[in-house]
Amino acid sequence: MQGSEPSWQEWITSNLSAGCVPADMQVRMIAAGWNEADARAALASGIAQVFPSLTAPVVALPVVPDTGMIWCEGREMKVTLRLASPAVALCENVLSSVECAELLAFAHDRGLRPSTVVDEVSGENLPHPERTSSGVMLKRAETALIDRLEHRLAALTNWPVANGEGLQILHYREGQEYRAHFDSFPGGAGGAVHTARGGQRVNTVLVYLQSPEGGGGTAFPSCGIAVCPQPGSAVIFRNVDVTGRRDPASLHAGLPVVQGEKVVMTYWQREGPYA
Ligand SMILES: O=C(O)CCC(=O)C(=O)O
Ligand SMILES: [Fe+2]
Repeated sequence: MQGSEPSWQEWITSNLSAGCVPADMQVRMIAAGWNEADARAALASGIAQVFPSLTAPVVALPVVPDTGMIWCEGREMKVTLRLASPAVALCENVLSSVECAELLAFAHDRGLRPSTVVDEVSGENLPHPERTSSGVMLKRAETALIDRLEHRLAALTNWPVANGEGLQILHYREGQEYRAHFDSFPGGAGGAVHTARGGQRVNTVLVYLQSPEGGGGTAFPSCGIAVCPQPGSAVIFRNVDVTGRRDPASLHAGLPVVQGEKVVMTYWQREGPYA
């Protein structure tokens, strides 16, 4: 009952914002006449309001909670970090060093072209100073290895393999970068060209194939974190919020490579089958 009184709601949100401990607040509320269940419920809704990131869903991974280890397509992988907002998971040992080397050789043989970005207005794929890397776009299941990796990344993210775009391999030399951007498509006509097939790009999986000697992290400016590239490791993130719209917290950047070369494989997953 008391929870509907604006003064209590304000007391809860202002104390939570000031860093008070919910358990201590509950004791105070009970002393003031609240019953325990109502106090808990009012505190939970206050927490959801003050710290929305705590209640945001974390990228779905078929993982036993708290173990940090997952078995995925016969490989033992290690989950080393999960963030709620943006929804990010870091995973080690997604690819073996032999698989990374095979992909590097494959990309080299296929030849690299300047990377493009989606023009927000026309929807065209165009080279852009914001994205200075070179890349190779692979067809789905182009080789047996690529087919196996698509199935592995789909299993890791609990997302249908049919919803995946072809893998892309990106190569950055010193000074090259991919400035802060969203992987989800913009609204309007520019985005509609792309979402007509498969819908929005909801998840991104980045697997590092080669790490530079300096720089080249993947940064998420909304939370001030940068992932350091480690060959065979992946960073997985969600590009949309619970309503399916672009999540502003999913803004990210491939930071400039300071020394050496960086190679990353990008796997984008759509909302629906990408047929
Ligand atoms: O290179 C990176 O770390 C980021 C790549 C990226 O954001 C992308 O390919 O969409
Ligand atoms: Fe991206």
